[in-house]
Amino acid sequence: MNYQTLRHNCPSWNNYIQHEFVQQLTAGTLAADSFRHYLIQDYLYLIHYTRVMALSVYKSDTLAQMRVGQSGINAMLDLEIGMYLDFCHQWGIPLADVEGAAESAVTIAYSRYILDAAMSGSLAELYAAIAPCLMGYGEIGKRIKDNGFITGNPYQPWIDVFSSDEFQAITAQNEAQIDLLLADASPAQADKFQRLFDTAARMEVNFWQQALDLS
Ligand SMILES: Cc1ncc(C[n+]2csc(CCO)c2C)c(N)n1
Repeated sequence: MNYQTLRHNCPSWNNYIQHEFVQQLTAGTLAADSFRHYLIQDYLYLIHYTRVMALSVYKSDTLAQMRVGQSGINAMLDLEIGMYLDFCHQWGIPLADVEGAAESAVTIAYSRYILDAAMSGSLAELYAAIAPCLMGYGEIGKRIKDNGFITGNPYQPWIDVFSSDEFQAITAQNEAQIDLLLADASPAQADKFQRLFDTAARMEVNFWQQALDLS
């Protein structure tokens, strides 16, 4: 089993990567309130994602695996979450509103799903569950870049992050890490990995959709 197999067999992958939210963001036509809704919910999601990274250290068998988790935690706490707070500021959302926002049902479902996979499963299961999250945004950024940026897109700063060479390099490292962990899966384990991956990808679709629906 490897990442490309998971991705290839996932029924909702294209809907995740090419979701209407992503298309409107790429075209610069996305409603500002949808983007704000996304930013707030993603900030809340990323806090739980950081907890999953912490569990990845706990579930590690080797120091090398622990260090991957450690650098994931550092990236979240030192960069990613701050970046989302900066975006919120730029889009006129007061900090108190971000921090005090209620988690939506979709955010709760997705974040607690990956937390449960992290708590109850192996390190490989944990990575299968977060692989759509880890890998999908890199693919989205690459697609947007390959198709050519439009001028004057208010969402370009977000697109720049995920289409950057740095982020593409991180995505490639993540794929190698996932492939190492999934390599020796039995058929039963491979089924479990695919189920975790497919569910998480389905939740990513719901995550975009909730921003369009403001739900
Ligand atoms: C719902 C949702 N899914 C995926 C990501 C992307 N993402 C979250 S953490 C992480 C790893 C650190 O770079 C990445 C790529 C997101 N922000 N929100």
